[in-house]
Amino acid sequence: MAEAGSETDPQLILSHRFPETAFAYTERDAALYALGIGACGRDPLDADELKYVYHENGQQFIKVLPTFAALFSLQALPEKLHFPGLQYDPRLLLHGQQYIELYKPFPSSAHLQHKVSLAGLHDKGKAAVLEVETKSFDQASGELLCMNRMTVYLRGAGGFSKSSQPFSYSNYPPNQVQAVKIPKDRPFSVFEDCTQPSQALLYRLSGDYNPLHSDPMIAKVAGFSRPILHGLCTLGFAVRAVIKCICKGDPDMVKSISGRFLLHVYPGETLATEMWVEGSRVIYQTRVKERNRIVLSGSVELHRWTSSL
Ligand SMILES: CCCCCCC[C@@H](O)CC(=O)SCCNC(=O)CCNC(=O)[C@H](O)C(C)(C)COP(=O)(O)OP(=O)(O)OC[C@H]1O[C@@H](n2cnc3c(N)ncnc32)[C@H](O)[C@@H]1OP(=O)(O)O
Repeated sequence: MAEAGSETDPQLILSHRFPETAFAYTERDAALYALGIGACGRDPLDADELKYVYHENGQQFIKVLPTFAALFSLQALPEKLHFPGLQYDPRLLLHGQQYIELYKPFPSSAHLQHKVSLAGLHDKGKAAVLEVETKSFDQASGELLCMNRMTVYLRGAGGFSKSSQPFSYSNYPPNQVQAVKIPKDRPFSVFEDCTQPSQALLYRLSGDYNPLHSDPMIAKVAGFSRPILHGLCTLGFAVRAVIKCICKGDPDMVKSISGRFLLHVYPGETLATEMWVEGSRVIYQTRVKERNRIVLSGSVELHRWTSSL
């Protein structure tokens, strides 16, 4: 039997070129996504959040949450992440990190064009780490709406090189960022939200059908006692907390988002997001209350200075 990672060929992987893909979304997709990340879950009349799912007070369009952008990094890829030169077991794949830059607030419906490239490949010995960059353009205007950097952690797929140097095209942000440094002082704000036992089953309808989140047998093979929550769903809960507590409910204040998934979440667990404000940057970490474990940490850059807080 071949050793793990021994058939992996970094040069072949990095020479892979993705076709451009077209994608359209409607208000229904944006509203379904908002429900999938818990919007209005505590209170269906929540004035801060109703706008994500319903045209309030004669408002013409619903508001699209900034983390909706993260869905584009999956839409732009084929269902199975497969490249010539890459050997891995898809059941052992975990989402490692997500970085999103937003250039404009999203319209409530749009036709998009996605351009995808491989931004980096790292050999971590026990795992391979792959960074995939997606730029999403509005088809009508040609404007760049957002950029995603998705990091996938491929357990068992490392050990293909002798060097610890990353294989990558560019060092432009935030190539394999380290976990953010959490301030020692008390958080400015803490927001608690319960995920529902059915949270992953609802969230998957936004387009991530990975059976790790729905199939008990696949979850067991992957090393979990039951299906786990999508990393991007947890990120959605955390950024929603930042918008609520720091941005006074205004999603258009969000300029960029980074998050590193530190531990899995089981649907039904309570997420407590702790936030610290440093100028225009919000540092956050999300804890699963029942297990008292940090599952996600990162930062959110805001457009407006927040010194008035
Ligand atoms: C079409 C296909 C696209 C698919 C996209 C996504 C599909 C989704 O459906 C999948 C999901 O949503 S999975 C759910 C969300 N993710 C998770 O739950 C993972 C949580 N994190 C973990 O379990 C561990 O941190 C774990 C396991 C990630 C790492 O833990 P360890 O193995 O203990 O790692 P450690 O020894 O601490 O570090 C080894 C090296 O790896 C780097 N690293 C650690 N955590 C990382 C992370 N989260 N992201 C990226 N890199 C990470 C470390 O820096 C270290 O590198 P170095 O040795 O160079 O310092």
